[in-house]
Amino acid sequence: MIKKNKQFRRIVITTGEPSGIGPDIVIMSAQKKWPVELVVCADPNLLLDRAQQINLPLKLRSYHSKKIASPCMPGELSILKMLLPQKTIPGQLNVNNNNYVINTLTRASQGCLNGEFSALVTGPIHKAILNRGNIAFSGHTEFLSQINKCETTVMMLSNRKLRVALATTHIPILSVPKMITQKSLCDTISILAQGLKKYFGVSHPKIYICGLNPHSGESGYIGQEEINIIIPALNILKKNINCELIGPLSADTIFQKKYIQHADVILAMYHDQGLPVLKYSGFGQSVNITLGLPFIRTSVDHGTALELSGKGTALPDSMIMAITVAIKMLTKSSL
Ligand SMILES: NC(=O)c1ccc[n+]([C@@H]2O[C@H](COP(=O)([O-])OP(=O)(O)OC[C@H]3O[C@@H](n4cnc5c(N)ncnc54)[C@H](O)[C@@H]3O)[C@@H](O)[C@H]2O)c1
Ligand SMILES: N[C@H](C(=O)O)[C@H](O)COP(=O)(O)O
Repeated sequence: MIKKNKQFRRIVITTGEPSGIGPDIVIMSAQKKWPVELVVCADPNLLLDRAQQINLPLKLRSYHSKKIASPCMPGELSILKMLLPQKTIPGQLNVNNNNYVINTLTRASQGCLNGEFSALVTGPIHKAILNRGNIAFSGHTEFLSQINKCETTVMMLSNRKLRVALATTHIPILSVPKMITQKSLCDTISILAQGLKKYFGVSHPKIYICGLNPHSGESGYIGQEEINIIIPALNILKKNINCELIGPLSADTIFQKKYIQHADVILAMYHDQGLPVLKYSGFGQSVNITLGLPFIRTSVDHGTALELSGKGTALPDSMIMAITVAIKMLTKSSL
């Protein structure tokens, strides 16, 4: 077991798909001073080449787990070396680099578990290229849950105006109704409430819950899931957890000011019920958080944007926010 450094923290960052904008936005985010050591698990040549392509200074210093953590200066990152099998061309996916992507994520996750790192921040991954190379991968959330043996985790995205969590994540729309059960909802809402208390200082979370069907099922005339699953799950939870649960409310009207201003989070039943609203209210200014893992994990709110890679035009705001929120979460959780 590696001793946790009490003075400065180390955050591990994965840059995700090497031909995407992940490396660019990490290098851009490193141009400012951070109160923690940022350790990037990546190929050093990928980062140095990309820094040159986007015309930014970058100095890499070797990461040593036994050295005392110290904050990186602007333009500097610590590097936990992983080698790419093939040189990356910005914007060009290469199935031969898939294992590299998975290995960086696995190594970073292990480092969080064993106490080397205080949090994991991830850059965007391209799900299709991994699957094309026969790696079943539907998202970081599912992958990290699986390798850390977590039965339930919760995806929550947050920006200055809104927090949205999801009852189901990356599954086909056809599978959504059968994946929402009383147990899955009870587990999801319990993790959500615990996460808000532990990391965000919300002592009595107010959680607004969407219905699944149009008009929340219209008293059972447009779908039965509200009556058979969502309402009974909320009734069980109301007796057992210390938080306020409001719903199910129609998803088409739940995102209005009078609810949002009181809600600590809105729970959507599926990906595209909640995330379009969240991203409309602040795409590029939001952070993706996984609750329920044995460590803090944050990420960007956007994808690989292959067409912007290596050009210097990708915006780093969401990556900066992901690092900032990880630091805030670890400060709160250790209070
Ligand atoms: N955190 C993640 O790992 C993550 C998140 C979302 C999507 N993805 C994956 O990324 C891949 C591409 O997805 P997509 O095309 O739907 O979404 P995308 O976010 O990559 O791109 C959508 C649009 O937003 C723009 N954009 C995205 N990030 C930007 C940034 N930082 N600065 C400026 N403009 C930006 C793009 O140019 C494009 O017009 C998919 O494989 C998807 O699954 C990964
Ligand atoms: N659902 C996320 C989004 O739309 O931003 C994204 O696909 C990333 O999810 P993971 O963190 O599970 O990779």
